[in-house]
Amino acid sequence: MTTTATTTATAAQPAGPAPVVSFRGVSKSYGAVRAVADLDLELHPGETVALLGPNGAGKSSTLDLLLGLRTPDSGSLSLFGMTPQRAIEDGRVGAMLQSGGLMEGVKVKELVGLARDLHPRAYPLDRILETAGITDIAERMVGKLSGGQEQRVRFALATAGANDLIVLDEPTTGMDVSARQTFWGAMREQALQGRTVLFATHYLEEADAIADRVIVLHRGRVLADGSAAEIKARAGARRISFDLDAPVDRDALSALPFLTSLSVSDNGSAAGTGRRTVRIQSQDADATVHALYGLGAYPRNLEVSGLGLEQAFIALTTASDATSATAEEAAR
Ligand SMILES: Nc1ncnc2c1ncn2[C@@H]1O[C@H](COP(=O)(O)OP(=O)(O)OP(=O)(O)O)[C@@H](O)[C@H]1O
Repeated sequence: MTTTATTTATAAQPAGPAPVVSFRGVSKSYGAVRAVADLDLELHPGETVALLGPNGAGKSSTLDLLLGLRTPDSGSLSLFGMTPQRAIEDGRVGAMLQSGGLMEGVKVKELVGLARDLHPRAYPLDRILETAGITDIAERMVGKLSGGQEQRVRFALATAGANDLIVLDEPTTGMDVSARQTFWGAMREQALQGRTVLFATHYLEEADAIADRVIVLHRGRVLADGSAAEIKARAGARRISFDLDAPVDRDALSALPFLTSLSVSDNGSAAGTGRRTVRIQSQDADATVHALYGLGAYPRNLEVSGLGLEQAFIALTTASDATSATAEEAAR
C-alpha cells in the first residue's frame, strides 16, 4: 500500500492499537495557497480535542483531509490504522461539517432515520432525537428549520450510531445558549463513553471548558498542542491591573519593561476622583511591577493574573505572524 500523496493507511503500524487519527507530514495546497503544511498529528482514544486557529489557518482543510473528502498532496494519514473511507464505511466516524445542505423535502425524523439505516451500529431513533434535543421538531419538514435547529439535526446525523471518532466543524455556530449547553452535555457523554471528539471552533471559551487537549493551527501548521492550561502558560504573558489615584504619565507606563499592551481608563474623572485603572499585558510581570514602583507610582488594587485562552491564542498567533514577517523581510 502506498504511503505518499494519497489518503492511505501508513504501511508500518507500531505495536498496540493504532491511533485514532494519524497524520504524517501531510500537506495540501489549493493553487498557490498552502492550506496544510507538513502536518503531523496523532489523536488517541477518549481525547476531546479542540482545533483552534484564525480564519484561513487550515482547520476545515485538515478535517476534510481527515474525512477523506480531500486528498493530500504529500504525506500520509490514517484513521484507526485504515483509510478514512474504510473507517467511515465501518461506522467508526461521525461528522458534522459546516458545509453541505440538508435534504429539505423530508421530515426531521425521516432524515435521521435514513442516517440510522446507513449506520452499521445505529442507536434507536428515539434516543438519537432525544440526545440531539430534537424530539419536539421530529415531525417538522427539514426545509422549515431555523439555523440553530438545522445544527441540532446535523448533530443527530453525526451521532446516529456508536462512532469511535466524532468530528465537528464549528458545531455550535447559530445555536442559542441553551442549545449549546445541551450540545456540549451530549458531547461530554460521548467522551465519557471513550469516544474521541475532535472539534474546530472559534469560541475559545468552549475550547477552554470542554477540551482536554487544544491544538492551535496557524498557516497550516501546529503552533501549540497541549491542555488549555499549557497553552496559556506557553503564551507566557500575564495580565496586570491596578488603580492609580495620581495623574499618570502614559509615556512612562508605555516604557515599562516587558510590556506588550497597555490601556488606561479614566474611570474616576466623572466622579471627580481622578482615579485611573491601568491594564497591562507583560511577558515578565515581576519585572514590570518592580519597574512600576521604580516610577514612584503607588498602584492600588494590584492584580496579576494569567492570560485567558483567548489572549493566549492572540499572543501566540501574533508572535508567530511577527516571526514570519521578520523572516520574509530578511529573505528579501
Ligand atoms: N477550495 C478551495 N480553493 C482555494 N483555496 C481554498 C479552498 N479551501 C480553502 N482554501 C484556502 O485555504 C486556506 C485554509 O482554509 P481553511 O478553510 O482550511 O481554513 P480554516 O482554518 O477552516 O478557516 P475559517 O476559520 O475561516 O473557517 C485559506 O487560505 C483558504 O482561503
